[in-house]
Amino acid sequence: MASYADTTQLPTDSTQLPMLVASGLSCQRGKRRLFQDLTLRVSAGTALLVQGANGSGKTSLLRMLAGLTCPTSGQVYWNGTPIRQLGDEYRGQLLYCGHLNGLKDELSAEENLMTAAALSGRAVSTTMVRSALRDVGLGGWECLSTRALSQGQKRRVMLARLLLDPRPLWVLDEPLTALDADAVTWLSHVIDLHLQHGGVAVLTSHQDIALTGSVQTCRLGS
Ligand SMILES: Nc1ncnc2c1ncn2[C@@H]1O[C@H](COP(=O)(O)OP(=O)(O)OP(=O)(O)O)[C@@H](O)[C@H]1O
Repeated sequence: MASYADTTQLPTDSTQLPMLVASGLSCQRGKRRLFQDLTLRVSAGTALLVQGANGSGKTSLLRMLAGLTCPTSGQVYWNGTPIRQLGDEYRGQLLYCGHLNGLKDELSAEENLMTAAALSGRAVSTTMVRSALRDVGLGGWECLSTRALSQGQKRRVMLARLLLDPRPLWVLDEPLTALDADAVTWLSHVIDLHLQHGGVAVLTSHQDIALTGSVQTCRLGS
């Protein structure tokens, strides 16, 4: 049973119910109110592109949607249930990629991905990890210490997690940072496939990303 705060505007067709809902979200940072009474509804197969100038609150919003920060007011729902009620169950549905790549410099790309999978409780084989690294253009770089990779290559290693850890909700904060044109094309394709399989993606980017699926935008600071 859905428990949205405001059910009056939800679609009557249950197949159209949004998977991710933010209702009346506000964010106060010090004396600054970054956004207020923000309501979002994102259905399966849709990307939400959060836009805005530096400091407008995009990362703050993504962290709230990922359950990493509590909103000043308002609530986030996943399939009709408040995420704070879902707790670990929600975290298990979500793949969050932040500004930092979360890689250990002393480990290889392959070891980093195996470790990330183990920490998230996913059973992945070396073959799967190598295949993901090849897919992201890092064939031949699997065993090199991550310290020796370029910024774009490190970002690619982090994004290879998208191929190894299938979860319905992706929250990607500036995923295009440091990526070259080929990698941007690759990532657009991967996000499109995720949407085609009924997933939801929330992302920020100061660069253009061409998605062929359904895209909603949310502009902060205007
Ligand atoms: N913990 C905090 N305490 C005080 N201010 C904060 C805190 N976290 C963020 N801020 C401020 O909130 C504002 C929004 O930050 P946020 O990182 O959400 O912006 P952004 O839109 O993602 O910016 P950018 O495009 O530069 O990445 C900034 O001015 C930042 O300094």
